[in-house]
Amino acid sequence: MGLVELLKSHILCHLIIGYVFLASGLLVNLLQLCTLPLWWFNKQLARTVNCRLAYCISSQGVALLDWWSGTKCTLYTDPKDYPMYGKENGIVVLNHNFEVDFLCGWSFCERFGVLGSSKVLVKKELAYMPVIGWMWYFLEIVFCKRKWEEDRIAVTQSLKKLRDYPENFWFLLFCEGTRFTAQKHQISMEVAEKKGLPKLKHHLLPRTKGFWVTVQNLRGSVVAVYDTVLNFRNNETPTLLGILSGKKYHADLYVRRIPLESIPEGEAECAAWLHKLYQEKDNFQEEYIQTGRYPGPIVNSPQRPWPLVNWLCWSVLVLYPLGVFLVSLVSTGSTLSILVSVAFCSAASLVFRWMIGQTEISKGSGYGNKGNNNG
Ligand SMILES: CCCCC/C=C\C/C=C\CCCCCCCC(=O)SCCNC(=O)CCNC(=O)[C@H](O)C(C)(C)COP(=O)(O)OP(=O)(O)OC[C@H]1O[C@@H](n2cnc3c(N)ncnc32)[C@H](O)[C@@H]1OP(=O)(O)O
Ligand SMILES: CCCCCCCCCCCCCCCCCC(=O)OC[C@@H](O)COP(=O)(O)O
Repeated sequence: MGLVELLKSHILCHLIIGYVFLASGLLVNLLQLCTLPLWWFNKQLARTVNCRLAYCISSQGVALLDWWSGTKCTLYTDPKDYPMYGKENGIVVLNHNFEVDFLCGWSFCERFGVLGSSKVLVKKELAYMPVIGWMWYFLEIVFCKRKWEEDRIAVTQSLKKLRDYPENFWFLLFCEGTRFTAQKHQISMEVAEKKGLPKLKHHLLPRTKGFWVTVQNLRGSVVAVYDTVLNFRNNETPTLLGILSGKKYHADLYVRRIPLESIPEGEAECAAWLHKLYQEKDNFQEEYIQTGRYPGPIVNSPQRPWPLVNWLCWSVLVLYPLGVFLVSLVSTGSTLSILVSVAFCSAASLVFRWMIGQTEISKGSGYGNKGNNNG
């Protein structure tokens, strides 16, 4: 292991990265709170400002993936569709198999200039997470409880608000509703069998209601569905801790653009369409496993330097006062203030570790497990 690799895997580096993320993130959350009065006077301006502020947070994740760990993301898509990416609103349907799929998603959003504005149908539990969850509140992210009786009205209302959104956005849907595990796969295939649907080898059975309600409510403002399949080379299953330790991975993403007008309007027809889409996704996945490629050519989608610039700027801004504070603490601080500071840093480290834990499949919810559909 070289010196740089050793440094990247050192806990001190992780603590510094965690401190920059939490301190800058909470500062951005505070700035977002300050935009509240603006919503009354100029809602569209408030939304634009919040997109820029959110970029300051989520692009740190991209910097971590692209620049710190050096992970490469290769895009397979039709070159004819490529110019449309980022220039129109799209619904992204992505397979939910990896702990860092959201980071790869963010990385592609960044390349196409829609990182600050991008949306997702996300479980309500994540709304309470400091920094990211609080940021999402100001981005008008759509939260769901994964209980259709309760979600139907709330999700519809949130989606309707996005119709006049001033920035182009991608709306991410993990239609499986939870991360892939062998047990959840077995159970969802039992459901597929009962419903007379063909089995899927690599995906959980998709939940169709969220997709249908999203398509119906965003018709007119969203132009296309982007069917996307993500995989990592060499059968790797990357983790956020691995990326934090500087481990380099190689992601391959397949994107297929499907015009929204080709999707049926009725609920049953739309559900059948989604089930067919997942069978096709399963075939693309199988092709990737067999050949190491997706259909179609590789298109160059270059990284931009802005996540790194943003990260460096925030690092200087929050590390300088920390340095000054530590020097004064050591030179003049009492034992009590040193102890209080150590306790505070330990608590912040635990919060950061807890946030990382949210990405870990082993700590995932019981949703989709037998007898615990909404667990
Ligand atoms: C590459 C480009 C990327 C771009 C990225 C863009 C943006 C990035 C932005 C942010 C990144 C951050 C990412 C954060 C990730 C976090 C994401 C999540 O939180 S995923 C969880 C939340 N999302 C979803 O659940 C979406 C899918 N779910 C639905 O659509 C659901 O229908 C619902 C609307 C949530 C309602 O939930 P409910 O449980 O009530 O579902 P259903 O009503 O559908 O369930 C009953 C239905 O399902 C059948 N059933 C029962 N058991 C199963 C099973 N195990 N598997 C499948 N189906 C099952 C049951 O028979 C019922 O069927 P029917 O509908 O026919 O009656
Ligand atoms: C330098 C910058 C550092 C950035 C590091 C960021 C550290 C903390 C990041 C935490 C961000 C978490 C936000 C996304 C969480 C993704 C978790 C997820 O994918 O949710 C799972 C749900 O789909 C379903 O849940 P389960 O039913 O599977 O349970």
